[in-house]
Amino acid sequence: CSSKLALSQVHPMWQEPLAIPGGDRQSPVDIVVRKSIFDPQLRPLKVQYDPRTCQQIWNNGYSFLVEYDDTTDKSTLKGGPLEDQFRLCQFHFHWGENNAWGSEHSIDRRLYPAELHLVHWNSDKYSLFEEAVMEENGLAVIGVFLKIGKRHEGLQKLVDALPAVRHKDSVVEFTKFNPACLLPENIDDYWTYAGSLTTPPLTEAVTWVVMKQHIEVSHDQLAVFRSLLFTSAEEQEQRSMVNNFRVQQALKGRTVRSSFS
Ligand SMILES: NS(=O)(=O)c1ccco1
Ligand SMILES: [Zn+2]
Repeated sequence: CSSKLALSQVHPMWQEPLAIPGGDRQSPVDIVVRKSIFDPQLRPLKVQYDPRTCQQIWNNGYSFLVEYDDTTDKSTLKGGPLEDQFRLCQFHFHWGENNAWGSEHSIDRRLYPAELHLVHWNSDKYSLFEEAVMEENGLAVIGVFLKIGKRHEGLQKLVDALPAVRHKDSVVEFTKFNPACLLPENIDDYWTYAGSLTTPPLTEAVTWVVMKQHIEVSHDQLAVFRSLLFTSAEEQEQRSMVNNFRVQQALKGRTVRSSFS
C-alpha cells in the first residue's frame, strides 16, 4: 500500500510536535481496565486476509512495514466497532531496547516488549489510504501485544527476511504471508477507542482495536527486530532501531469500550 507517510526526519524518537491542532484524541494511551465500559453491541471482528496481496517489506527509518496490495478488497477487516469495510494496507511493530518496555499501549500501566499494528483504511468511504488518513472514520488499526515466550512459527518467515532491510529506505520482496497468523486465538475480546496515528502525521483518524490476548515470540526473534537500523547505509553513525514507540497521551475524557465483560 502507499502508506509512504513522510516521517519527520529528526532523531527516530522524533521530536514530538509541540501541539497537534485540536489534539484531543491522540494515541497511544494507557487502558485502565476497570474504567473500560463493556458494550454488548460490539460484534466479533471479521478478518479476511488474502496472502496473495502481500508485496514487500520496507524499512522506513522508524519501523519495518509489511505492505499489502490495497487496490482491491481482497484483504479486509469489518465488524467489531466498525460500520464500514476496511482494507489492509500494511502491518508493522513497535519495540524496546529490552523486554521491559516497547509497546505503545499499556494495560493498567503494564507495558509489553512489543506491539503489532495492522493498519486498514475505510474503502467504503474513500479510495486511497492518503485520503482516509485525513478523515475521522478513515482508519482502523488492530493492536496486538507481544510477550517473550515460545518461538512464533508464523513470524519466523518475516524474521528471516529482516536482515535484507537492515538499513533505512531498503525494500525486499515479501509474498504469500497471511498476517492472520499473527493474531491471537481469541480475537473476540478487545478494547476499542477513538484515537490517532502514533507516528506523523498523527492524524485523529483511527478506530483502535486493542486485543486482550497477546501473542508469544521468542527472545531471539525479537532480537532480530533490534538488529535493524534507523539509519541508511550511507550514514556514518549506525543507530539501532529500538524504542520506536510514542509516549502515551492523555485520554482527555474518552471512553474505552470492551467487547467482553
Ligand atoms: N503506529 S500507527 O499504526 O498508528 C501508524 C500507521 C501509520 C502511521 O502511524
Ligand atoms: Zn504503529
